[in-house]
Amino acid sequence: MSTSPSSPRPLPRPLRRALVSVYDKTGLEDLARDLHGAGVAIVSTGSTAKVIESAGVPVTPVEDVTGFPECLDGRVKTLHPRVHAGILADSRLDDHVRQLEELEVEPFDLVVVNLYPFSATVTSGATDDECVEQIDIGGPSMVRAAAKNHPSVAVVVSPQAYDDVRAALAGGGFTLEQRKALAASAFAHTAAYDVAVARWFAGEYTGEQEWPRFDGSALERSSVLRYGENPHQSAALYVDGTGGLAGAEQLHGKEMSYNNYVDTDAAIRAAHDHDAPSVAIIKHANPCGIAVGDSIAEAHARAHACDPVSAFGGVIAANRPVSRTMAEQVADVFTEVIVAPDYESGAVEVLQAKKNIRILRCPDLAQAPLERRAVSGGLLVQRRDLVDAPGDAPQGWTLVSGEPADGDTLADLAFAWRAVRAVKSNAILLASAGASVGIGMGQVNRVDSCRLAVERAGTERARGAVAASDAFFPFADGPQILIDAGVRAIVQPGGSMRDEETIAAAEAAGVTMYTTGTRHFAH
Ligand SMILES: NC(=O)c1ncn([C@@H]2O[C@H](COP(=O)(O)O)[C@@H](O)[C@H]2O)c1NC=O
Repeated sequence: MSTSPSSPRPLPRPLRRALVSVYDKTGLEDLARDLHGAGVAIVSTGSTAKVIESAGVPVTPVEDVTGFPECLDGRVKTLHPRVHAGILADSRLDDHVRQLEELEVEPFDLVVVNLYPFSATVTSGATDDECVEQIDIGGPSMVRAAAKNHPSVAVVVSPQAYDDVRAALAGGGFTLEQRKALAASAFAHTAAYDVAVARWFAGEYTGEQEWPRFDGSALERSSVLRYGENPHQSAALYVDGTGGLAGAEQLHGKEMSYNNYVDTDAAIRAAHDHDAPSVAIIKHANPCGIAVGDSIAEAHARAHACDPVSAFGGVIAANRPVSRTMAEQVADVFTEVIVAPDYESGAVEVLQAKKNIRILRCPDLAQAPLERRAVSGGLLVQRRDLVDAPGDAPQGWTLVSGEPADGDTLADLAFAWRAVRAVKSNAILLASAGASVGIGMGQVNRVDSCRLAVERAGTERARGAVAASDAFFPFADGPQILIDAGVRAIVQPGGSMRDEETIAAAEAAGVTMYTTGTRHFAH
């Protein structure tokens, strides 16, 4: 700046002249009438001006300001010094005010712009040329210019903010604080727009589909949480607008905590893995029960029976609407969160009897295809483990020991194989009749996970159960523990240098063992 700001104008700053150029014409006529009614002169582009004119409101075409025709199919309309000087002049600076007078440029106090629908055009399946044409150039230039010059100009980027304009008109203009907030929204808006354009260019458009050279996200804070993982850590939730857990509707209960979100995400992931009605109960991101059933209530009862002690204070996810029967079962146990795609009639009312339970409706439990995890200085991105490899279905398994499993045993093995991937590695899951009965999770060696799973199942339930291991057994010691506990069939990826020892242990006990050729680590 050549000159330092002198005497600030009194706030709020009156609105005298507005530049209006909008793709989305929602609410435009009413806004134009209200601006005109408050004595604000309107300058506008092509079809925006036509709509304003047809509403009987006087409007100056931008061409009359620039002295230059809109051209190149609208690629050049407002990209002109007479427009941008009018937006960018800092009214606090005498020198800027003087220069505008010399150049015979009138300043704008308000810029109302919304942009060409680039993202919607891409998702509509338009051609590349059509997508490129929908990259707005003049709009973001005006928005950024007005946002930069917020001490002098108010900028509005969405019809949702037109009521704020009306309130400002009634109150003598926007205050500096309001203009700052509008500018912050405007820069977030153009940043998100540019991220969408840059991602498309770096990926789809240039053919780098799998791992584009650029990745960016535009996240908006949806809430400041009471605290983070621990009370001395502050935390907030940011959303990307794609729905999911972060966009779930809370029907009842206290505000979600940081740990509630982490556990609920794990619960959704676990319950969503099964086609049949399924319930997962999660504590500290690990399942303490997963089950399928003919009904969602049956699935819940079975999942709860796995480890009723740990289920106290748990997070429950169901992959079907919660029935009243399931709600009655849940209401008997202290539960932090319940999440489901929906709730049948009366279920929410039953659950609400518990003051502290958080009830979430999350219509689409499907998880995003990519998983992101922050590491210091970067972000790891991977395709989500969807349990859809050929080795994830029994037809793709190899029998390496014992008799082929009968239908029920095979169904239990298939369930255990899907369920074990929701357990943190090293993971061993014992199952019986479509329900987990003992889970060994998060141990730093597999033999301890086997011990834990058997211990949690107890002697009775371990005997005759089936077992799944998320990765191969490096030694025969782990499977031996399962075999000694009476497990009748085991499914595991195979592929260890010592597979032969593991298979020999199963053979010696007459235990059926299948290898899948795929593994499902979850760290
Ligand atoms: N090129 C320009 O000078 C230019 N100036 C404004 N726009 C956009 O044109 C649209 C409005 O045009 P119209 O009033 O003709 O419907 C707005 O979305 C605005 O962001 C432009 N278009 C694209 O870049």
